[in-house]
Amino acid sequence: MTIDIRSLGYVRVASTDLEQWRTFAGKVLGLAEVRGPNPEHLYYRIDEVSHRLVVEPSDVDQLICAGWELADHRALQEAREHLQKAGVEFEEGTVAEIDDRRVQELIRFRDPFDNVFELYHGITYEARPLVTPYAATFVTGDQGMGHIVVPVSDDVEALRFYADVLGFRLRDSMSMPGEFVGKEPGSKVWLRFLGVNPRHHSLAFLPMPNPSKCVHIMLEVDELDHVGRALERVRKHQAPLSATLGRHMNDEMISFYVKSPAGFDVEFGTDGLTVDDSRWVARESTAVSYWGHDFGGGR
Ligand SMILES: Cc1ccc(O)c(O)c1CC[C@@H]1C(=O)CC[C@]2(C)C(=O)CC[C@@H]12
Ligand SMILES: [Fe+2]
Repeated sequence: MTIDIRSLGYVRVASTDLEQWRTFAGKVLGLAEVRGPNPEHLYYRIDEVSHRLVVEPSDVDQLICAGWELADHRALQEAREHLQKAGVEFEEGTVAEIDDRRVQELIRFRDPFDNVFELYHGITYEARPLVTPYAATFVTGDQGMGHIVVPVSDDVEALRFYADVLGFRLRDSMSMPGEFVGKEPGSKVWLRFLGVNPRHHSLAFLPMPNPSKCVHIMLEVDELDHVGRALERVRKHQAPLSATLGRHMNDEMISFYVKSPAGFDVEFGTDGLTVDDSRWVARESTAVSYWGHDFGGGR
């Protein structure tokens, strides 16, 4: 028995400057700003779900939490029992939190590294068809919102927690030299890529602390032209490019990375690999990318 997480559902971000996020999310990424329950928050739609990205005013710029979708009340009830048995403390969402997220029910807990996760079911979806500002279609559905990469301080404990406690399935591993993250020369640290649906990975972790509490989130569009157009908007708005266009080895995604106002990156890509659990075997990739992805920003 484990938790039956179906997909990455939403991401919430704290911001000291909502106008900066409005430009970044709307004009650079091309997400559709919509009205939501709280007039102080920014809400963004990328599909039929009422909102996937929420930006809250704050005195810090960082990730607040990632929301993971479960099938229904029974699945959430089983998750509560499972977390309790595993010794993971959780809290119930308040009425105000449930209203703001437009879900039926939610619980919140922290991983061993203080990353905040929510589990929910019953999110609302809209009748009105979505037209995003630059007419991009985002790849969601069974594959969820995209993926998130979180910072951890212990890659062994992280894999135990996400795979054995939360039920994520290991899809790929990649090692990095330990000195890259301040460990002794000659040692290895592991990046792990885990999935819960056909998307190659919905969650990955990097064993390196990050003040924005997130390494990146990834959003996928259905056509390469939308990635190219987004890259042009990055230049137009002089948003800081963190990595040039490239194709990843493990999920074969063509993407670039741009720094968000929260300090973490947004990976914007297309053509990601989908996997079938009855046939997939976990692998170890030997490079970040087949080509491109210069994390020097191409300068
Ligand atoms: C290696 C890889 C495969 C698939 C992905 O979707 C993906 O984001 C990555 C890159 C992960 C990672 C990162 O995001 C931050 C900067 C990192 C640590 C590097 O410098 C190499 C790998 C990079
Ligand atoms: Fe990624």
